Amino acid sequence: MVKVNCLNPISKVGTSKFTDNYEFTDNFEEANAVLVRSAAMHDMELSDNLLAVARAGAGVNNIPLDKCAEKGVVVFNTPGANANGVKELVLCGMLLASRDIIGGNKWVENNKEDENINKTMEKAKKNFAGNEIMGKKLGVIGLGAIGSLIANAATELGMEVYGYDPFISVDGAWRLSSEVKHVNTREEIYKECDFITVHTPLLDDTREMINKDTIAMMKDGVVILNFARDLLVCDDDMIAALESGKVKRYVTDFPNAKIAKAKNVIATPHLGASTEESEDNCAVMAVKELKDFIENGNIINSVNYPKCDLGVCDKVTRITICHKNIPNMIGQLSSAVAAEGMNISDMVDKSRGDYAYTIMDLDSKATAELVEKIEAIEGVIKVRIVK
Ligand SMILES: NC(=O)C1=CN([C@@H]2O[C@H](COP(=O)(O)OP(=O)(O)OC[C@H]3O[C@@H](n4cnc5c(N)ncnc54)[C@H](O)[C@@H]3O)[C@@H](O)[C@H]2O)C=CC1
Ligand SMILES: O=C(O)CCC(=O)C(=O)O
Repeated sequence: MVKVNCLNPISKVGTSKFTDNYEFTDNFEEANAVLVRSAAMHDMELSDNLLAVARAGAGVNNIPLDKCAEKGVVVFNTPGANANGVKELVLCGMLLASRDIIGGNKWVENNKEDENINKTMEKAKKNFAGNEIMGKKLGVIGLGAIGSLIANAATELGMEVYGYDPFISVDGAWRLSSEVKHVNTREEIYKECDFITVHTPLLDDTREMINKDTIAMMKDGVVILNFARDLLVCDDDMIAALESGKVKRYVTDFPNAKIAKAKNVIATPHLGASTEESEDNCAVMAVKELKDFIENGNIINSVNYPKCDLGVCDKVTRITICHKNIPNMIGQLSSAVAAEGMNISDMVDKSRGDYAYTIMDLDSKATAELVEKIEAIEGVIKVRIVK
């Protein structure tokens, strides 16, 4: 029985796809597979039972990727599965920042007992007037699943869109509307745009990319949207820019104690992916990835091990090996199999950074001796008999 632990509530549309060979446990220590959304895993002890973690979502900064790789724990995410949910909230954020919809709505709430509200509102409404987004320049930093959807949608709304992503994937580039102006530096976006939205992962390179120096390059009255991660923006510098009016509005899905109190902030409590559709999509994809890994040893959409897929095993045995990406590993693995008098009928070995992964199909049943021999090879992290 494969034990699955959910560190956050996960949509039943996904979890119902586990078959009778799987059972849920509340005990993280005994779990073979973990499903997680935003729960912080950095301080959690990883037990030897753990084979895989699936993040039902995109961002993986809550998961210790290297610590997992070092223990042979494969971490997955669900690329694109919640992108439309975030896109819609970002478009909403742009509209909320352009016109004082929130102020107007509060006014109606405060005046709801006024019998003549339909008349008094005609005088009050001038306080909530704003601008249209059509014709304005939008800069999108990060043109992945979310950024590219926003860029394309904004062109449809009549915005002039600038996109920046030095690592854009081939698929990402194909997805992008030809209306989006591709720029080669963030500075071009900072200098040119009326709205700037960030959609990169939180990495060393992107941490606090919005700070006093980059804000200084921007137009007066710029609107900044952050539906990616809190630490992409320097809070103190943002608060100063909001105070001075340099930044007209900061729309963020990641308020903290400082930002929630700041002037001209429009904040939501990390709601980007909180739609039924996104939650279902992420859960279904995460469960599919976990099942394919547990049942076939295949790795699709991992963020700490390479993509490695040998389909469904139709041979006698399949074993998988998580190992360090060092010389002569394949030679040593095949020698260990040959020394047991066994034949490899199919094999794939892929690497990613410091780690690598091998799937081997054998014509005869894997033995405990074979597993021991492979485990004894320097650089081997985890050996698993899948079938
Ligand atoms: N508010 C919410 O609920 C959600 C927030 N997110 C956040 O949004 C981020 C992006 O999500 P997706 O678009 O699905 O991820 P993605 O992986 O499809 O796209 C990220 C893009 O950022 C680009 N990138 C990386 N470093 C960059 C840099 N230095 N400058 C410019 N571009 C860079 C990559 O090349 C990639 O195209 C996630 O990492 C996560 O932090 C994601 C989903 C929901
Ligand atoms: O699961 C969630 O609600 C958070 C989504 C998110 O931030 C992500 O996918 O990166």
